[in-house]
Amino acid sequence: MTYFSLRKVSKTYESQTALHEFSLDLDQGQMIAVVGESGSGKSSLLRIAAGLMNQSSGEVWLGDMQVLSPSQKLVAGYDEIKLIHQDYQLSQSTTIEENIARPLLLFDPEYRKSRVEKLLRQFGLERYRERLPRNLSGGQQQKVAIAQALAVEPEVLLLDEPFSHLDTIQKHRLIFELKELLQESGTTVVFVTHDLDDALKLTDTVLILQKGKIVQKGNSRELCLHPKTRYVARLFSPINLIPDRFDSYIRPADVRLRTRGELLGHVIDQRFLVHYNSLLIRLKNGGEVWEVDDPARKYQIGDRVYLHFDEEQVLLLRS
Ligand SMILES: Nc1ncnc2c1ncn2[C@@H]1O[C@H](COP(=O)(O)OP(=O)(O)OP(=O)(O)O)[C@@H](O)[C@H]1O
Repeated sequence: MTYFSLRKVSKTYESQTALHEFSLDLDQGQMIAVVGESGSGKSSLLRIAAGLMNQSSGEVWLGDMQVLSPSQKLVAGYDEIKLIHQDYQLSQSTTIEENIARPLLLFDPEYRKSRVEKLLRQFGLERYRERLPRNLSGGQQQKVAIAQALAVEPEVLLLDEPFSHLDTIQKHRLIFELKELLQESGTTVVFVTHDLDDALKLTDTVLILQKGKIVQKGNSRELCLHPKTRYVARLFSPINLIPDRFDSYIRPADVRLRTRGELLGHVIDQRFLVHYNSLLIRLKNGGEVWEVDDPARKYQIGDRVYLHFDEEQVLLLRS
């Protein structure tokens, strides 16, 4: 049963359309990632979903409660719906423990204490409880911000690229820990990011946003095998334009390298990666540069190679 829904939500800034009739239905406890490049409307979407920004049209619902926009409500926002940004706003003059307890000041002190203890434990922050935020790493501070948002046990958590300040290892660890915690608490989550890899670490349900419109929705397999646009295809790997053919592309892993053939090129660069070497090959006719995987690590800069591919691997992408 649909629990959190956005119904034909649009947002226009002056003459610029940031979101166009965006609709989304989530079940309770469901997690979805919205992937889009910079300017595709992700932040506008989350601010409207949290009741923190006026939409131009459309509605947001949580169960049978309509989420009102700031122009319809005296105090904008809801305890049930929490938004976390990359710029965490922790109070720098109070301890980690006090920061997490801040949203609970009006709650029963016994409950407050037990809730804060639980969050400190769940996020592995117990030994930092007396420290000030500036004495923690970026990843630890982001954990505190998330723990603070979860203190009031929101029904819906909206994550706006909250991990982008962290290094890759820290980020993936935090996403993994958070996923477990959120699954356990049955929180409904919308995670917006420009990074498909981050998105897939949290959930396999992904929605692709381009210029304020949903261009595709699916799991990683569907999106990878049947991308609808060049942008969706490029989220998984580079794509190479096939010369003299219209809108036809091939992925680096789907190209085979031989010493004979028709499509000739020269290796101009080589990179060592975990499972293969990644080559840059300049095609002889037209000068197009292809990125190609070399799993046998056989080719060197300067080598002449012929490129082959199967017709069924060719992606036809018009936009
Ligand atoms: N206050 C504003 N006034 C005018 N235009 C705005 C305003 N806020 C956002 N926009 C425009 O609306 C579009 C969507 O912006 P939004 O911030 O929602 O995208 P985003 O996907 O979150 O981008 P980023 O990943 O760079 O934060 C962009 O083209 C942006 O320039």
